[in-house]
Amino acid sequence: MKRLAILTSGGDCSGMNAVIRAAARTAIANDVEMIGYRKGFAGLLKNDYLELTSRAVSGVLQRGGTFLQSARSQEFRTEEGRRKALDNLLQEKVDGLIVIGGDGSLNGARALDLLGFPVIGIPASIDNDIPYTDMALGVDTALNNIIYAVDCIKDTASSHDRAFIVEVMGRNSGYLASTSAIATGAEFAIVPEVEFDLTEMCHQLRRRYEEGRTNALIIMAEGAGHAQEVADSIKDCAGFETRVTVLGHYQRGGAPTVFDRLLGSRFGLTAVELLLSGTKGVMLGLSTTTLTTTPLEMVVKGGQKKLNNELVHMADILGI
Ligand SMILES: Nc1ncnc2c1ncn2[C@@H]1O[C@H](COP(=O)(O)OP(=O)(O)O)[C@@H](O)[C@H]1O
Ligand SMILES: O=P(O)(O)OC[C@H]1O[C@](O)(COP(=O)(O)O)[C@@H](O)[C@@H]1O
Ligand SMILES: [Mg+2]
Repeated sequence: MKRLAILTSGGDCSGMNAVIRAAARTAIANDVEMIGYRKGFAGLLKNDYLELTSRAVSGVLQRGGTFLQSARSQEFRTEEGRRKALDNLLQEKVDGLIVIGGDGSLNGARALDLLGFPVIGIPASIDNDIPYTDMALGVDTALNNIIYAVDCIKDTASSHDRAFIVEVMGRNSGYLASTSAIATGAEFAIVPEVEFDLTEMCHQLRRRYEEGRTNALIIMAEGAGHAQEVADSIKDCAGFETRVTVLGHYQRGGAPTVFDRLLGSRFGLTAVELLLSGTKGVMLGLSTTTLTTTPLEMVVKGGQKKLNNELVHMADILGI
């Protein structure tokens, strides 16, 4: 192999730059050229790329987001688009591609794999909903961002008789909401995977209020409903004054944590070594402390990773 390529696709997350940097430097160490497509599959379709020299990837490790930028491409979802992408790769004499992204991007990687092109996928999504990896890239940084914000909110909550509803990301996934609820000592976590009873929650809040507890913290995943509606119901039935804070895209940015810098570097280095050794069509993953490979075919058929039972059990025991 003489020339490899890398791209970041779908929702960005912290740690993507660490992957790009480690992959480029591993390629260079093996006398292989590395190029980076801008804006994911959209850049691949436009043949928009830059040479990733050692210098081009210096100073990016500590930066959140992705310096190659990310995008969502409708054209790549079409068969014609994917053929064009393959033609561009072959025309530029690219021998292998690393795709960093969420569930959608890994489906895109699998589509190129089905066309016979050597691809390695790297799971990157703050939602931590990608199967066959304990942790996706960016999750740890997002969780740290959330607990920092929630700790600040708890300070002001404790100065008033208020219930705070903090909405965190997760269109279909309650991982961030349930994990951050445990880590911040919240009263409730509302997640898309588990049905919740608003009336029962209001009763419990009212009871706690009467017992002398003057504030409450509820963490809600964005996909589990409307935070303002929950706040209005609490105000009406539990009598608490309520405030809503939507953390939004703040959660996805910022300097990656040590965990994400190391995981990203390991993913980047290993992806290149795998391609150079002839492995293709797999997604890298993390199982406890060990890197694993799973065929992309299994990953895309695996569906959304389920919420960990231990996490749900712990939330129950701790009164969340
Ligand atoms: N089933 C699919 N087949 C081919 N390409 C796909 C498929 N699903 C997603 N993609 C490509 O991956 C891009 C990113 O996917 P998306 O779901 O938006 O983000 P994420 O990777 O963060 O989940 C899409 O814009 C599209 O170009
Ligand atoms: O960047 P956008 O389009 O606002 O996407 C927001 C979504 O992206 C995420 O941060 C990550 O989801 P994906 O990994 O599927 O991209 C979700 O939690 C959130 O709902
Ligand atoms: Mg997705």
